Amino acid sequence: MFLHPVMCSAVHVVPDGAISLFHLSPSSYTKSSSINNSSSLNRRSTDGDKAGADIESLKKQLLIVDQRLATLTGRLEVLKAVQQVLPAVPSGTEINSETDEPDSLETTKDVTSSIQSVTGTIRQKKGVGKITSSNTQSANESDLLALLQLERLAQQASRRDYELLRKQYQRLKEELEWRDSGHGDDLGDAEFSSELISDRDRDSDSVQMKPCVALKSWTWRSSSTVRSSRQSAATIRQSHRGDNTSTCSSLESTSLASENKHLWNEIHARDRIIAQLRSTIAELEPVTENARAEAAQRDMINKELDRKNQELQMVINNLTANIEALRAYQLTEQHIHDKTFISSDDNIQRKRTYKVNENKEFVQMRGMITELQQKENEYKSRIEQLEKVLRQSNSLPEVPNLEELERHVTHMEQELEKKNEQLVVFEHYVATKEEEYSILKHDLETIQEENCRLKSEVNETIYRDRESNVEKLEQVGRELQQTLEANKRLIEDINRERVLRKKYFNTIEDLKGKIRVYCRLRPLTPVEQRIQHSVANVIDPYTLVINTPKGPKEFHFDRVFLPDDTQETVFEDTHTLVQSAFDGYNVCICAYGQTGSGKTHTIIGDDVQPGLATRTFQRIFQLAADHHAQFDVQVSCSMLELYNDRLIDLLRLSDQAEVKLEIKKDKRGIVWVQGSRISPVTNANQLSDLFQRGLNSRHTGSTRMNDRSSRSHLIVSINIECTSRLHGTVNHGKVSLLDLAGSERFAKSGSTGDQLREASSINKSLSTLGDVISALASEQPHTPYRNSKLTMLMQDSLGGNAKTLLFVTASIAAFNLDETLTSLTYASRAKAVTNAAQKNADCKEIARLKAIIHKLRRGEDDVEDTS
Ligand SMILES: Nc1ncnc2c1ncn2[C@@H]1O[C@H](COP(=O)(O)OP(=O)(O)OP(=O)(O)O)[C@@H](O)[C@H]1O
Repeated sequence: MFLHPVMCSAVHVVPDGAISLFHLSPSSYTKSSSINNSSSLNRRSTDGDKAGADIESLKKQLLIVDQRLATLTGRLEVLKAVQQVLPAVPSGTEINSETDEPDSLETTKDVTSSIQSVTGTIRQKKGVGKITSSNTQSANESDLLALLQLERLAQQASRRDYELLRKQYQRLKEELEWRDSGHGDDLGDAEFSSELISDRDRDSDSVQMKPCVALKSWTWRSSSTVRSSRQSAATIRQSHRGDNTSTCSSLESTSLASENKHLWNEIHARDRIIAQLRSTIAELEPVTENARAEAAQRDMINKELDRKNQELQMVINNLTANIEALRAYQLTEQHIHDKTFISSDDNIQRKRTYKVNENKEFVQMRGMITELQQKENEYKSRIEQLEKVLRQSNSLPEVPNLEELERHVTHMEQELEKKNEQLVVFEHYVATKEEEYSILKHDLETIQEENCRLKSEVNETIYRDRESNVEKLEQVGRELQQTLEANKRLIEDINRERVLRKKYFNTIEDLKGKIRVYCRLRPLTPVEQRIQHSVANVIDPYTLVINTPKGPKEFHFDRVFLPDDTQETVFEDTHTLVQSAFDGYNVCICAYGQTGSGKTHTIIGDDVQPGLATRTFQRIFQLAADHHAQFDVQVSCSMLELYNDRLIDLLRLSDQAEVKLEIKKDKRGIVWVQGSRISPVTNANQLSDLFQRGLNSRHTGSTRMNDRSSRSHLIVSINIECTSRLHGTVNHGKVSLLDLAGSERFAKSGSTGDQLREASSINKSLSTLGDVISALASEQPHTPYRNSKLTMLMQDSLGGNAKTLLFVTASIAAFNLDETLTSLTYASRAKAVTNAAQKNADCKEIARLKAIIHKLRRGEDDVEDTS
């Protein structure tokens, strides 16, 4: 009976119960091992395959051992049955199965004698093995005993074999479990063998013994048993030579020996096979590695092919989408074309764009086809290379992955075929697209022709329309120009009217006796320009807006002079008042404001830019000259200074004794200073010189706010007496020019000592002036003129018998915002003040009598009328 073909051995049970183990020939075993090994190597392509192969091998060995064990168990059963029918071994002749094997004839005899009596029983009960088969009536008892002894020996050997096999079985089972649990994968064959050999040397019965060694050990035991059996048999044969009945037992013994020899040979053959397998494995390892690397490379190629395939698929998708878009566009165009023949530049542009896009797409498609062909060539060459490698691999002995490689190549070829098919489809698609392109091109040409025709029509229409439109436009332009000019004239008229209205309003206000208030803004100094900004915004000649942190604040004046307005400009609005003085009115021109804001500049000026005073002087004498035929004009001048609340006559001669100056007011309300020197002048230069002399005596000083600060109030009075040559009437006019000292903040002006005292006096007098203005503006019953000499001096100018022009000067620098706001607020309030100016005129008789009185006062004798 043969077991599985891959088994290296088979168990043959002879019909009479004897067991014979034999082996396949080494060559056949090698072949089957080679096949098995080949499959094993294939499995080893992965790391787990090795362990799997080992487990398989162990399982097979286990199966063999199992079967052998079963056989031996059966054999043991037979022997047990024999033993049962055998007589009991006498005491003292017990045999130690391990050490004292009864292989001597004496021992055999002892045993034989004790069992002699039961021989017949054995014959009757059962024929066991070849002992009974060869039994003859002529065999003597000694032969029988020898035979029984041999049977016992065989039994003992079988027991030992059984034990060994049981242990081997147990060990193999553990080994299998151990490997199933995933251990021992790393255990090398060489290590394994050496361990087995050392185990054999240590203890052949150890449960740790490995299969091969166990088998060898078992074989060795068997062989030693066989040897001892053989020796026993030889001894028996020698002792019973010539005895025919011993022949049979000798033959049996020989059979066991030959069986053991077979086993021994089988072990050697297995060892050789194992060695061969190991060397084969060692040879095939690099081939396996190569095959693995090749497989990895092919995997990469496969991935690359997949990626390319995806790219191709995307390209195909894009192209399909483009075709759909083109078709849709074509349909839309057709629809538009059918519906209307209105063409425009947009259509042409769209077509051109489409054409350009289409050309681009075809260029892209061609590029992709070329790319694909290149890829195909690359893949072909790559496949050739791989086939070459494959052929080389095929030439190697026992390449385990050959079939796989071939399968892979086949797969690759199939892929290539698929790609080729795709390429053919794609080429077909491109051909279709080219056809569509030619159709669309034709359509485009048709549309372009249509478009050209429509365009020329449109151009003609446009040209015709343009002609008429140009005429219309010219007409509209002319009308627009006329409208603009009319508008401009209207604006000019409005401005003129507004100025006139203001002028008339001022005149009315003058007639009413209102104080005229002018505002003059000082330009920023170079230093201020660097670090300051302007807070003033002049809306029109009458409106000033000051930007404060709380918001813009608006002020209205009779006139606002800008920082760059010249002295001439300022005087233009003033000279009419000079005329009023000729008409017999008291005129007061006063400058009020913060220190350094331009009061002195406005009233006095300098040689280059003379102020109002000098210009007034010139104007008086010009008017006198102009009216010389009608009027005899007498001009005199007084010049006072109010310094530290003390009046000083600036025209007093140096050799003249200082007299007490007292402020007086006549019954007409005209203020005059008793004791002051009144100097007659006959021309403008004489007056200017006198004025200049008086200025030289004025108190000035340098402060932080002004290099040449006026530390006093200046009052210049020019008396004009006009006597009509025709009627003898006399007009007494007076022009008062007041350059007030500026209000100042001590911290800013940096005044100390005398200057501090001066500033304190100045501020106090200006404060009383403010009180007077407030009282007058609010029309209070009492006006506090007598609170200071300044207000007493200005009594006929503010709310009195005078035409007053108040200049409020202000700085536009943000630094002076507070002072500017204060000055402007006071000036605005002053606007509400009304004067009651009356003409100072006497009739001819009164004038004659006054002249006589005047002469008498001077001590003249001739008091008769000379006029
Ligand atoms: N409108 C202006 N254009 C050009 N320069 C001006 C103008 N106003 C004032 N100034 C210059 O500013 C400086 C100070 O002016 P001014 O002396 O007239 O101030 P003030 O008000 O009289 O000062 P104070 O009260 O201290 O006498 C002068 O140098 C003057 O020339």
